Amino acid sequence: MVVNKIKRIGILTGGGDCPGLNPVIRAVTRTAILEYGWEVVGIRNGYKGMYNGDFVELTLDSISGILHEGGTILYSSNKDNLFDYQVEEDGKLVNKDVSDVGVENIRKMGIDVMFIVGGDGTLTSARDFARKGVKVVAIPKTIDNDLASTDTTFGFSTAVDVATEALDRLHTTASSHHRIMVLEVMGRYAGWIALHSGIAGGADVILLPEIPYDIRNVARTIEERKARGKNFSIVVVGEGAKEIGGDITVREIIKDSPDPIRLGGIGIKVASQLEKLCGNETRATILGHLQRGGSPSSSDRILSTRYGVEAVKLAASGKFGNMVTLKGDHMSYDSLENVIGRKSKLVNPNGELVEAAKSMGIGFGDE
Ligand SMILES: Nc1ncnc2c1ncn2[C@@H]1O[C@H](COP(=O)(O)OP(=O)(O)OP(=O)(O)O)[C@@H](O)[C@H]1O
Ligand SMILES: O=P(O)(O)OC[C@H]1O[C@](O)(CO)[C@@H](O)[C@@H]1O
Ligand SMILES: [Mg+2]
Repeated sequence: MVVNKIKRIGILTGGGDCPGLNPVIRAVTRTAILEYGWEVVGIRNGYKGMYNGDFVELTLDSISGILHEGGTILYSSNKDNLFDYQVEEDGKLVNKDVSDVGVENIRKMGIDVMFIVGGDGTLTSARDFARKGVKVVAIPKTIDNDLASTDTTFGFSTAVDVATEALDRLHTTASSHHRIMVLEVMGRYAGWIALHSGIAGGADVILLPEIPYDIRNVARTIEERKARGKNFSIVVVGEGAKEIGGDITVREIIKDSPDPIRLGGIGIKVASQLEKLCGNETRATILGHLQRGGSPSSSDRILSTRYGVEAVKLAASGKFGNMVTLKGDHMSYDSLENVIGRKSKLVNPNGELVEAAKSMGIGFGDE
């Protein structure tokens, strides 16, 4: 019944891009057209395009060949919050709620349901549009894997693969020069990428935002390796890691971003401390946006396809105001109110994966 009421859907991607966005756009578009006969409109540049009316018709032809492509054909933005948007009034820049303009633009385009793909920020706006009566279905994305309500977000597996390959490469050069190599990875306040890549890449020490460290403990782990004849070490640092009693390392503040703090620099700090304490030459590598660019892994292509198909089915059954989720191996959904109301999903310092790593002799700098 509900299905018949939907003729046209819109889709936008918001926040930092991540591998898997194009497969999601493809899955939503194909399922909407092939299974339900709906028309699909892409909204470009996240919420900015909703405000400017930057729309593009998506067809089977126009989304062909994007499954393996990184980035998003619809572009993205981590600014442009329409509920607090900078506009010029009487020659002055002022912040205003212009969300009604966005709602009116999608109404004029005949869009019945909005598919919104993003992280916590994008989905906060998605919830706010749902509160205004827009029919919304949300799809979670972030390499950080920190969104509550869902087990895994797409983009995460690719980021872990990239970080793991970086660790493999750092291993050989570390060994040749008897050096300590420090790799700083992304993740904001969550250590998922650091923990997973650290285990997959055979790191000797993993420093996570969730487990504050003492640099002397890190140095001791490295010295113990030396005593066993291993005169090189690999340390993975999540960008949000901090010393016991210390603060996160902020690289810059981006004033017009709703989430203005950009982390970075902790890897260099840890490397210089370890050089002094251990005496080995030490180098730091900041992996940065390499983790976000490029082709999605096969598992991310599958996950984003599942999310996209499920999101369309959710809309077809009239379940608006929800985000599709992965629970175990099952696709499900949770209300945007719940998702946004919850705290970020962080690594459990006493969880099975951290304990397993510790059993393998990996140091976390806490003991
Ligand atoms: N508190 C908020 N309320 C309403 N909308 C927001 C809020 N924070 C962010 N947004 C909107 O969401 C967009 C993206 O936000 P953000 O940069 O946090 O990315 P994200 O979707 O959380 O993804 P990620 O953090 O993984 O990059 C912003 O451009 C803005 O339009
Ligand atoms: O794209 P920007 O503004 O450099 O943001 C980088 C941040 O976004 C993320 O890539 C995704 O949230 C984080 O891992 C990182 O801290
Ligand atoms: Mg965010």
